[in-house]
Amino acid sequence: MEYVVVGLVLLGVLILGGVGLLVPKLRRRELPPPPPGDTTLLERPPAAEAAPTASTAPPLPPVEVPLEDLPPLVTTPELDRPEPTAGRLVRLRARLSRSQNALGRGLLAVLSRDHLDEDAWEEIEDSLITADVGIEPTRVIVERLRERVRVLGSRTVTEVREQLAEELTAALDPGMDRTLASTKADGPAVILVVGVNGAGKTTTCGKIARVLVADGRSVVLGAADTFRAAASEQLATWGERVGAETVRGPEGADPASVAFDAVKRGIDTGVDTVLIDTAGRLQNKVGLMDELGKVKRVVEKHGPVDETLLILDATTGQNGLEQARVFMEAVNVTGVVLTKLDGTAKGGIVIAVQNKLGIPVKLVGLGEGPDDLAPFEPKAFVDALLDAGA
Ligand SMILES: Nc1nc2c(ncn2[C@@H]2O[C@H](COP(=O)(O)OP(=O)(O)OP(=O)(O)O)[C@@H](O)[C@H]2O)c(=O)[nH]1
Repeated sequence: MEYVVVGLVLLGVLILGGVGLLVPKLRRRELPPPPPGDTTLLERPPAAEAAPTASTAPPLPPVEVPLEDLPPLVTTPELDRPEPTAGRLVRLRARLSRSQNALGRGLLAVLSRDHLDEDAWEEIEDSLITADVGIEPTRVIVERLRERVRVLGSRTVTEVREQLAEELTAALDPGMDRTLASTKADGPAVILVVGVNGAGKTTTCGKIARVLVADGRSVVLGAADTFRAAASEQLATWGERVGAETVRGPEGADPASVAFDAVKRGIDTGVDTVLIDTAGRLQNKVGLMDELGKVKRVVEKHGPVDETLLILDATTGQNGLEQARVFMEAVNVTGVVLTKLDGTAKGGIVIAVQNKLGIPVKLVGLGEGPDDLAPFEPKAFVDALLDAGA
């Protein structure tokens, strides 16, 4: 009996020992593989040559490091390097065609018909009006296209599509000067940014600062939207990322005085451009006009404003045109920035804006990313507009 008990105890010990040996193996196998690109395992020295650990290594003698060789206690944050601006519209084209392809596909379907009869021309007209091209520009575009198709006897989809693209591009007046007045010989160029709240003014100011920095300009930002406390904070953050100083005033400060100080700072520091963000309350048209007029007058004590950019939200469609008029009465708008074109299937608004206001669209916003603002190029834009999204 004693033998049996001893035998059982030994058997138990053997089983437990076996499990003990097995479990670590199983656990090791359960370890997840290293993430791709993780080379730490490869870099680890083989066991035999492993570096001595703190507990086994002899104490190292103290090393004297000259003070100037030590890293600075306060490190300057690394600045963003904004994307180059050349060809941005082409790079962002997918954003545009994604939202426009309803127009592209619709037109392609009509143009593919064997014969462009009266109904077909009406459908083309409807497609353009639905895309917010505007009634008058659509009428002119379709009339000219019909004439060309008749005279040239165009037959294939490709031919007619190309001619339509040419007409749409012509409606965007490709000869217009779309350069930003961002430098001048005697001191910084001053750019005033205006528009209703929510149109994307502050964001666009930040993006424009990046466009300018990408093109080698130095910038001071003026946070003259003192109405919304977070706006100046937001602008300063955009500035910090590209090393542009932001001049701010206390909440509720006189916007004109902040704008004045910003231009003064720009002159004192010798930057190329001063970019001024303003508030845009449209609830009170007279108040807004007075305020913007005053900002402009006060800034002009330093010299003329070189560019006044109106920020319009493309998703507001034809309503945006009404807003635009109010601003045009208050200040001399010299260029339009159409934001949120990535969020609308009505990209034709660009044509309507230029046609109605007679002011060039200079930049277009195609997303919320910091570099999603592109210099506007009529031909590349029309190509994207007509992209069938294939
Ligand atoms: N999708 C998209 N969103 C944009 C674009 N431009 C701006 N936005 C967004 O629009 C919103 C409003 O932008 P803001 O810059 O705060 O607008 P604002 O005109 O300065 O507004 P106020 O300071 O209140 O006057 C933000 O969420 C932006 O990210 C764009 O091109 N595309």
